[in-house]
Amino acid sequence: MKVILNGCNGSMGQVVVQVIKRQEDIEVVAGIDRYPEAKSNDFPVYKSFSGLSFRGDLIMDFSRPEALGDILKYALETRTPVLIATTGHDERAKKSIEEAAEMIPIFMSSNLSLGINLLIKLVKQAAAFLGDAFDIEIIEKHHNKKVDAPSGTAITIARNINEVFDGAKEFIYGRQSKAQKRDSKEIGIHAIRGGTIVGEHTVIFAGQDEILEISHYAHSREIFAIGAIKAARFLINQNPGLYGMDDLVNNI
Ligand SMILES: NC(=O)C1=CN([C@@H]2O[C@H](COP(=O)(O)OP(=O)(O)OC[C@H]3O[C@@H](n4cnc5c(N)ncnc54)[C@H](OP(=O)(O)O)[C@@H]3O)[C@@H](O)[C@H]2O)C=CC1
Ligand SMILES: O=C(O)C1=N[C@H](C(=O)O)C[C@H](O)C1
Repeated sequence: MKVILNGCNGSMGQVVVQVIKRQEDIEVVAGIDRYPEAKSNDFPVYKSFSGLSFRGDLIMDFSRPEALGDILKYALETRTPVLIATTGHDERAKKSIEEAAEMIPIFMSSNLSLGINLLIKLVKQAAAFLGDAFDIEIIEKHHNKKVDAPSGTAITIARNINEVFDGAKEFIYGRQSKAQKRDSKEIGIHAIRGGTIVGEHTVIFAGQDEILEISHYAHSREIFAIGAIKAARFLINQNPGLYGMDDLVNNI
């Protein structure tokens, strides 16, 4: 499988390059990044998709939400499947992804690790079991180079918990501006940034005299790269549509 890697010079991009080198059935044939010369790669790197004179089997994106327009334009023109791992997209961007997925296969996941996807299932079960009697707060911790906050994963976790409550919960991002008591319909979401923390997510269920915490700790970026490769292998065999980790987990 020939991969075009958008954001190839970033922290994740460089780990993906190394992990792909260990695979036999997949290679990076081109990269796109803002500063193509910033890293030494053994494939050509371009400033934009317009520099590409050949096609790949799949576009993998670990970059910034601002890149989305160019990615979808190229992907739709060339009918290339896209794996979107970048986080921080707004609602408009998500709509354009849904529209593009009517024409090409797109896989989107804010967290490609296996553990977080089990955590999501566990916290939904906990939320259904504990109901409104327990307050729910999510804390995420990441490295000091992360641009978006809160993490895409924290938002995904909150949305999944909210499904259990039929959308009745309200997301509260930090509490500085809220000089009032906590309402039971809130899900608090809090972001910590520091050092080289790869990625940690904890969901706290705080009840009367008891607390349940469910946590996931990413100890390396390789877990995301491995997930991306599994998702890529899955995606290239799909019809147009929007796919996510649930589709992948059901296929392995
Ligand atoms: N889904 C998942 O499992 C995971 C998702 N992520 C997400 O992946 C994204 C990248 O993370 P990370 O590698 O740590 O971030 P980095 O900032 O280290 O890397 C991003 C790279 O993309 C480049 N870039 C910026 N804008 C564009 C653009 N328009 N087109 C092409 N490249 C661009 C950056 O260049 P420059 O530095 O010059 O701006 C940089 O080289 C984030 O959104 C992060 O949340 C991360 C880990 C796992
Ligand atoms: O930026 C990161 O590093 C990560 N971003 C993703 C997110 O925003 O959820 C996933 C992972 O936690 C690492």
